[in-house]
Amino acid sequence: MKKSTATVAVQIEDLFIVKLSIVMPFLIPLLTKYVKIHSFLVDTIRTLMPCLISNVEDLPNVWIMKQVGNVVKERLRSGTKQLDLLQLMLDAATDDEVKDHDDNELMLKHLHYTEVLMNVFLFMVAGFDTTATMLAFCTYILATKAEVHKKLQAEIDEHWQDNRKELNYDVIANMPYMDMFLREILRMYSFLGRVTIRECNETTVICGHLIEKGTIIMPDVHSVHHNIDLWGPEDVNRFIPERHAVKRHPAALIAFGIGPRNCIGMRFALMALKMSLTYLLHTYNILPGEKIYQGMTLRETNVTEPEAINVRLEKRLK
Ligand code: HEM
Repeated sequence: MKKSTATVAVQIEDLFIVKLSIVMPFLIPLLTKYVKIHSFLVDTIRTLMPCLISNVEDLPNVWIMKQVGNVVKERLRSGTKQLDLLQLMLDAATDDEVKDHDDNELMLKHLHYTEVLMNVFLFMVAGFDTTATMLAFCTYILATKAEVHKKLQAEIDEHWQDNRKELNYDVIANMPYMDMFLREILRMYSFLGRVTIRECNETTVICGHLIEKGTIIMPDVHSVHHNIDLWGPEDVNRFIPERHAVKRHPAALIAFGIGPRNCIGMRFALMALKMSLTYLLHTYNILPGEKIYQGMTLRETNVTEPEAINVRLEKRLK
């Protein structure tokens, strides 16, 4: 019988082995060894007998990793030095075995090339889906809530007028309604609720619950963002940007995580979103497209995202 060579699109976090490592983190070193050996065997078989395993290439994550590898290789081959994060990591990288050091200086010098690769990959995965999904929710709200659309556009127009198209960082960072609008999007649609994970380093009791040292904990971000005590008195299920004008608990909005290991790309993401929305709303009105409400069916991938946001762009008359 002929074997099918149909492509498969597998999400890494859907793999049984990944789920297992989340519930039993002590198995991670063992599972990592298993994955390495498995990948080595698959790679070898694919090289020797490509007809047997032709679909491995098509896993999206494998494909992206390869592209990342090529970028890093090309940078190393060309020998050119650029002023960016990749260069900083490559300057600190080595081919040596990675060892644990007490000495911070030595540790800095010991970033392995594979770690550089994984970091570039992480930045791509963490940065792209998240910002794109948030922009999708923004356009949904703008298309369906005329009042919000009007207020945001008015603020953008005012800044555009004053600054004669020189929309630099300082101008964009000084739009209070834009800030409240984006915060409300982050509150309403907790689209990245499963990544703020911590290990409890001291046995403690919280609200009567005993949490043992070593327990893995993950906040229920959606519930925090919809808690009436934190976000009332207005209905927490309604989109009201103005609620952010009131000072809230510092941990009431945790869309970018919390503490020293919160999202490293937060400022970059907010700036990219503000820039995109400013240019978009300066040039177009965003109107609801056909079946816009049906498209809001949410699905879980790396993020919680809508199936599709159908909007119409209408060129503004100036
Ligand atoms: C709206 C967009 C984004 C949201 C909502 C978001 C959210 C998050 C969250 C919740 C975490 C976990 C933080 C924690 O555990 O406390 C995180 C981590 C991270 N994010 Fe973002 N992120 C966004 C955009 C970006 C962008 C644009 C980049 C890179 C350019 C980025 C890079 C990262 C990285 C590298 C981490 C891991 C940080 C660490 O482990 O120290 N993110 N992000």
